[in-house]
Amino acid sequence: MFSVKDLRFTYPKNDLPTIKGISFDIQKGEIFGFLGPSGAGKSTTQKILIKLLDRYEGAIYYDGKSLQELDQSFFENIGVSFEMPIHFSKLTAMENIEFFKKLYKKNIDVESLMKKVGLWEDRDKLVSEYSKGMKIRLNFVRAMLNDPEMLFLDEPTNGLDPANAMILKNLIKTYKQNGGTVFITSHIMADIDQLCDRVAFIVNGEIKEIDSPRNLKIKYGQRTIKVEYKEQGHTLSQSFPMDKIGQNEDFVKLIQTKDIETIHSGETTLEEIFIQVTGVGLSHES
Ligand SMILES: Nc1ncnc2c1ncn2[C@@H]1O[C@H](COP(=O)(O)OP(=O)(O)OP(=O)(O)O)[C@@H](O)[C@H]1O
Repeated sequence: MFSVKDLRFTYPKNDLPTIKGISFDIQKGEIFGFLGPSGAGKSTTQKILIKLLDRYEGAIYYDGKSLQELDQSFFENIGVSFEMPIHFSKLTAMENIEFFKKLYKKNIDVESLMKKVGLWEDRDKLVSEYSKGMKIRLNFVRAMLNDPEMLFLDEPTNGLDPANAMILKNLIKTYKQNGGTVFITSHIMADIDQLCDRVAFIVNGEIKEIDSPRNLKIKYGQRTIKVEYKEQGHTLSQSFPMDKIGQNEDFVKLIQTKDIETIHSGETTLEEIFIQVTGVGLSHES
């Protein structure tokens, strides 16, 4: 869907580049996560991909065509949801939707989506009366209005309660199952883990890793097996190397003779990988 080759970008007023030669592909039908610490260049890259910023160096192809040569029809094909929802607060949710719908040739079934995100009952309320979570959900509906073939989502679940975050994640998964492609940024690693087929880690304008969450967990995890067992009323644990585990006599003896409570492989989390790859802890802003 997207092919980005050696992308470089410097903001006009800056001396140093913000994006320093990054390359990646986004396959049609995949959910691609773009992760990195604050200021790494995620939003800048996203703005370039949605043609808000030009004057970049390198090459970007969308569906085989150079991004620079695409005309306004490109915007018919994409949906964008920025982190800070922008709506007309003196209009109702439905009036907002009617306004934005008119910008596109193609439209989705708004009633169905508004029901799915739990806003249908409140559709005639002024947006100024909406909670932060309601505005975020309305923002997602807006991004979907033109039935886009590709979605750009910036922190889509930030500020949502767990139930609404789950609804949104399920909608994103359904969108993918129906053939949609997603570029997503988030600081919530559990959401990224649940949603993304592949993730890229960007640090200081450079990509440090690109792979599936599963492969990254194998790469960065320890190849160990940890066994917890009960002995004389206490829980004890022992770790073994995963390689040739079946031939490890100590391991075999332990599981044959002890009262086993848990057995876990030494898998790491995406959060730990983020810290390891970027060298920066995750900030959990609101
Ligand atoms: N309009 C601008 N003019 C000059 N520099 C900018 C501009 N916008 C962003 N930058 C700089 O570019 C760098 C990357 O910013 P960007 O917003 O892409 O980071 P980010 O990874 O999206 O961060 P966050 O997670 O905080 O949203 C930062 O150093 C930022 O200060």
